[in-house]
Amino acid sequence: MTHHIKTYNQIANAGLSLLDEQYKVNAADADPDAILLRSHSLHNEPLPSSVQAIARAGAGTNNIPVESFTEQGVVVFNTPGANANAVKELVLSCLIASARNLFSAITWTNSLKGSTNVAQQVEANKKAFIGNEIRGKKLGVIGLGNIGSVVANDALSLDMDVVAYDPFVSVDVAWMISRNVQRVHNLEELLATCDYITIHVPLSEKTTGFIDEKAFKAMKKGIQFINFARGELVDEQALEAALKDGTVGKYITDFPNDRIFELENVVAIPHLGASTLESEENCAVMAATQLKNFLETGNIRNAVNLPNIDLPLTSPGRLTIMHKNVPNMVGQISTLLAERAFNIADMVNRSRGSWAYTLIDIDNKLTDPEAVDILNRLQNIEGVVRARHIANGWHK
Ligand SMILES: NC(=O)c1ccc[n+]([C@@H]2O[C@H](COP(=O)([O-])OP(=O)(O)OC[C@H]3O[C@@H](n4cnc5c(N)ncnc54)[C@H](O)[C@@H]3O)[C@@H](O)[C@H]2O)c1
Ligand SMILES: O=C(O)[C@H](O)COP(=O)(O)O
Repeated sequence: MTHHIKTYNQIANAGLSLLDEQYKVNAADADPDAILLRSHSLHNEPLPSSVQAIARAGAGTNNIPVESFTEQGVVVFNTPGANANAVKELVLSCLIASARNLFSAITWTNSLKGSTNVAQQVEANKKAFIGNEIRGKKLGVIGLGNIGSVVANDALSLDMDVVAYDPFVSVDVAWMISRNVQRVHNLEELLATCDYITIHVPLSEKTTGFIDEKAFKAMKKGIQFINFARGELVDEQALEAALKDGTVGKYITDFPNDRIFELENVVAIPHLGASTLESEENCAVMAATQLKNFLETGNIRNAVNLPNIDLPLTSPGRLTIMHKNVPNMVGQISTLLAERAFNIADMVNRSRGSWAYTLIDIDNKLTDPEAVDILNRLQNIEGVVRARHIANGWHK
């Protein structure tokens, strides 16, 4: 069976090359089974009904309307942690570069091009760029996930005091965090005491404008704020006011736009957080592997809308059913299978929030018409948004 994949953005070859002879990538004449992308926005784009899965080679999925695609039976994957080191290294470099006024100092030095006595001018004017050391300064990390946690740990090894705020920190991350990272349970406590703040939370309806006027008002004067998460987490009007009144001494952002770019004391980086060869490869390999696993076996790892599920495919065939998490779903599905005299060899049902996913391995080798018939019946159950049949090509 050939799976058709549509890609957007530059996806590293290390990932694309995993899509072997069973796959066709960007075939013009075929409906895609899945989409592999980075930051391309799928909001306001029609989604072909053939698409069963979307893999985001990266962390943020705010470019994908996850809720409405879930209603259409689409599994959405991302690649947690695959680009965390790349972002961490850039955040730490910006922290130091900002403390030492490197951005403005280099801009000034470049302005000397074509003039004479450059060496003398440098020595005469360098006092304008005296900086600070970060040792002993306080860094606030908002969001202790894959990126925030490694930023926090490594900032400690640069002798900074580190405080962090994340009311939803995961158990896995909690194990990795140094006990010297001081956790605060109140964002204002972090805002009021830090010299530097870096934010690493996902953009969602809940976090849009998260750093608002009230948050800026709580900050220490002259704070340096680093945003490698998403521009929309910060209320632009409030930011503009905070830059003008000196609350924010410097705003370093990976997400410049027309308005922000014009403001004084903004350092604008062209969304380079994850742009290293290593990170692009990690993300592409992880995304392609997860997509392949899902298309070939129905198993799920690192979806943002469905639970992980891993059942080895050993029977002649498998039915995968994505459905609402409501009572008696498994009962209705197994009744349907019993009516067609299908024998269930194995079965897993898992839920996540209001959605659930059921894998049923059957002992029967289905003909194409039998498969179409059972899929139609399953999809007619209220609350089922997609059913698939996977024939096990390896089964003897
Ligand atoms: N600039 C880049 O190139 C780049 C690269 C990777 C990720 N990102 C952005 O950074 C974000 C974080 O990435 P990650 O890999 O660390 O994600 P992650 O999912 O591992 O971590 C996010 C953390 O934020 C926490 N969080 C959620 N809501 C919060 C809130 N209201 N207050 C405090 N904490 C909250 C979560 O509990 C979680 O621990 C991504 O969603 C993406 O938008 C940007
Ligand atoms: O969320 C992410 O992973 C980053 O913003 C990286 O985006 P990119 O893949 O477009 O570089």
